[in-house]
Amino acid sequence: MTLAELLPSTGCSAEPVLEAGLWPDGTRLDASDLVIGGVPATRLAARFGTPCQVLDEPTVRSRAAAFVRALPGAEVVFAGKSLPCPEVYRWMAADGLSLDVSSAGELALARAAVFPARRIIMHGNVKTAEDLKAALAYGVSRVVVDSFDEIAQLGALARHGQEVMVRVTPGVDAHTHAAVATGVDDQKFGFPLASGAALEAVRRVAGQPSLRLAGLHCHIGSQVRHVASYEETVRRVAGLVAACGTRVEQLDLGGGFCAPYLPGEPSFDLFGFAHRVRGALNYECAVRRVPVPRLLVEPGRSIVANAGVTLYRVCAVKYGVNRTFVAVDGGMSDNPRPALYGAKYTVRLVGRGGRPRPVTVVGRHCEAGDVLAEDVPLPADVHAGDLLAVAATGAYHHALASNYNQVGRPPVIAVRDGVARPVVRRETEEDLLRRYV
Ligand SMILES: Cc1ncc(COP(=O)(O)O)c(C=O)c1O
Ligand SMILES: N[C@@H](CCCC[NH3+])C(=O)O
Repeated sequence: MTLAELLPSTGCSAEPVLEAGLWPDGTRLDASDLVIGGVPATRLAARFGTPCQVLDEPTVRSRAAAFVRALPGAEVVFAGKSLPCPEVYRWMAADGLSLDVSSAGELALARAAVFPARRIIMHGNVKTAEDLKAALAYGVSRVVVDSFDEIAQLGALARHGQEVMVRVTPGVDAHTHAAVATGVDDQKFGFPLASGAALEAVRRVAGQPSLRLAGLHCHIGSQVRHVASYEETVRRVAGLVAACGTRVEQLDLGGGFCAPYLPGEPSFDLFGFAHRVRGALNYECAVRRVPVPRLLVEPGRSIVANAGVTLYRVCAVKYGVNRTFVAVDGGMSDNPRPALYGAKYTVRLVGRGGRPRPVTVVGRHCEAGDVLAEDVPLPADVHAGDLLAVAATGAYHHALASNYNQVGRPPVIAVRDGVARPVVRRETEEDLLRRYV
């Protein structure tokens, strides 16, 4: 296989250039290293060990600022589940974003960050009594209700005037992986628009004296590429805005804005979204003669994914019948996304170029499916001791990590202006043992 055949499909370059848009802003190659946030990857690996999740603070904050700039007057809500970490929540609070949480646990991190309650939204298709009590105790500004049972339960627990949003399932196919497609009918999230359940939910909220309807909420899925999916959502939900019989002050379109993982994949068209979705909302409201609700968005992945890089140490290279396996010191415990969604990644060997050949990067866990990246080109002489860098690992990596095989979860190291500091420390054997009796 020639290099020209290899490059478009596999996502790694043999040239000493970085794939555009995938790595944190300002990441550069020097003769023998990959420099992230001004800190060489070899130095990060030596100081903090591997695997190690590196997070470039300026990239996170500039992506957050881009949402705020693109959508003046809108409320930009960081999806806390994408990177649950008090320090990241503090950056969001300081930069004027709101925060969504989907459990008492995520709320505990928000509390640790002293995130202002008036800018916190709680959602989730299941909220236990503990989740709801924690939300009420902290005084979160809005709860997104997701079932008739929850409306009744929250109504009984809440003090007078707790604001809620009703999560609507608009029946929109966002053309994403089925596991993260949440706008289509007949799945567990929200109240379907088509069946009339969403309007009934609005009525039930009105029937609870302790609740007040603040608005409507939708979230059509994650890794959504097309602005048209959001336009279609607005068109469908506008009918409900008009039918509510009360002013709908807020319309939350959720998150889902895509991030690039492989060379050539586009970033989300944020300005197209701002223009076209606002246009659709204004038009649909004008036609129905209802006031235009304030827009909310809940980006997660699009803010943090490309700010993250995971560093792994190569532990062994093995030759199968048809494939070369490069085995590293992490795996599905720090990145289950390939196993869950068939996710693909861009991988680089740090500090050395060379004639590439396709390899399969595998993890250390007791599953044949523990594959981090299939058929990626790495220099043919890749060997134990080498350092690998995987791009676009800032979203849903720390969040989804487990300690399968009792492997401690990696740290998250924030970098900026040449300075590195842990914002999540590595999980130790003491941490692991603490839970056992
Ligand atoms: C309700 C809600 N809002 C926001 C998000 C964030 O999505 P993403 O990280 O794809 O932007 C999610 C996750 O898909 C979600 O479930
Ligand atoms: N966990 C998914 C995203 C889920 C979005 C949350 N509703 C991923 O890693 O892509």
